[in-house]
Amino acid sequence: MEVNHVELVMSAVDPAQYPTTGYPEIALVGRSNVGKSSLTNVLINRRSYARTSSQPGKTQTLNFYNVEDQLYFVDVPGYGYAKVSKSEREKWGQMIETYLTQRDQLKGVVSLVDARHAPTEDDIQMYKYLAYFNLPTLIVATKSDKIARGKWNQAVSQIKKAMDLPNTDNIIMFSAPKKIGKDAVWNWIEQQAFGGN
Ligand SMILES: Nc1nc2c(ncn2[C@@H]2O[C@H](COP(=O)(O)OP(=O)(O)OP(=O)(O)O)[C@@H](O)[C@H]2O)c(=O)[nH]1
Ligand SMILES: [Mg+2]
Repeated sequence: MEVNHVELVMSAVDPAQYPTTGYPEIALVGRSNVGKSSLTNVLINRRSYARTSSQPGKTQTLNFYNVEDQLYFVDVPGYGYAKVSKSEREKWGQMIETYLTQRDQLKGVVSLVDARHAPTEDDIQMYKYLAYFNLPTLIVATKSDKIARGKWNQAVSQIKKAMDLPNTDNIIMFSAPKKIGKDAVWNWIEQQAFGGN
């Protein structure tokens, strides 16, 4: 999709605040600092629309980005941020669970992992959770520019093994600064949002 118009329409914590326009939604999930906002910015051709930071846990609400009046990207606050209090973490968990399990417009989830390391327990749990709820999921391995090309196959195999995937079809190596993987991610998103039923 050629993107010209994007608008952050809502930072929601509660279903009553979700947009009511009915466009399909694609959620982005992953650990704090993995690169969700950076991926969003690449997909929408902006340098710094979605706020990126080196400070983990900065995004604390579900941020709905209206893309071309056709779909929403939903930037989900990162999991595995240990420094917030237990009650904050519980609130966070509930907010995300409500969204992921009860939102009809949600057509697919892009689950980000760090290409440099094996998926963490949190990454694996999140993947299993999405699979349990039958949510179509694309695994995007970010920061792939930080490892040598010769190690990419190994990184993909490691993810396939950790997530117990039947094949590597839904794993994409991605780099925000180099924009590698952008088209592949967009293809998957368009297929989920507009393809088929
Ligand atoms: N080299 C490299 N750095 C990246 C890439 N993606 C993100 N980063 C950097 O990683 C840091 C975190 O990126 P964000 O996009 O803010 O991460 P986030 O997942 O949105 O983080 P939270 O909102 O805190 O959960 C920033 O310093 C980014 O510049 C990438 O593909 N390659
Ligand atoms: Mg962010």
